[in-house]
Amino acid sequence: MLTVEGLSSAYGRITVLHEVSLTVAQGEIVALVGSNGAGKTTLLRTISGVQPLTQGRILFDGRPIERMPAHTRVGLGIAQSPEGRQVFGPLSVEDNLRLGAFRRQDAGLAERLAQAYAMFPILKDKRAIPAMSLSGGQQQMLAIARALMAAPKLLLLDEPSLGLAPLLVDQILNAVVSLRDQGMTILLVEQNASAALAIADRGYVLETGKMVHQGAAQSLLADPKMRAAYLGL
Ligand SMILES: Nc1ncnc2c1ncn2[C@@H]1O[C@H](COP(=O)(O)OP(=O)(O)OP(=O)(O)O)[C@@H](O)[C@H]1O
Repeated sequence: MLTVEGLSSAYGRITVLHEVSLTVAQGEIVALVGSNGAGKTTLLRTISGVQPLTQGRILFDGRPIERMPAHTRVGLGIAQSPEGRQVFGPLSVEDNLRLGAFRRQDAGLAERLAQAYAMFPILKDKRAIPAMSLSGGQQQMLAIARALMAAPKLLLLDEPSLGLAPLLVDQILNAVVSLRDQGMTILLVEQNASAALAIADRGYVLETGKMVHQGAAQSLLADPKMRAAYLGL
């Protein structure tokens, strides 16, 4: 579904991604892990189109998208749930969800709202209150549900476990697994490498802007070098 080939990206004159390549097949959870500042968020932002690339190609369903504006990519089926949740605080939970629907204000909207509430029932209970009144975990649920309102084919998730208590991390990651089980394709960025690889099909490790490891999630989890360097085991 997604092929990133030899992609480089820079902030001004500082290149932070150096010819990285990655693929995501339909129906997979692919985890992108690596330490703080490795370039994970930049790679997601380059795929969704809010950060330009300086080199390389991005193919989505076989077609080059790297020169398309971000909104065109959303229309094709790529939605991102950003790091730090970034919900619209003063707006109600339901208005946040409606905004996620982007240009798809169609007959399917009510159905997608119902699906979002079925996935995270707490959001239905709190649908009329301002998003800023939600707890961190609930805001994370809202950010994911908002991305899903665009009815994407590929969901880009940036650090969904950031700042959450372990129980909530499990709840969020279980929701990611059930999305995959329903057919969604997911590229998951996480600093919590063990948790991400535990639910992923395949994984990539980014280190100071370069892809240094890749493979089946289970083999990465079992690799002694990975365990020492990234998994804290
Ligand atoms: N807007 C920006 N302007 C300049 N440099 C930036 C900007 N955003 C990120 N960087 C730098 O680019 C590099 C990669 O950052 P990025 O946020 O992509 O890493 P990350 O792996 O997602 O880390 P984190 O887990 O901290 O988000 C870092 O050195 C960071 O300081």
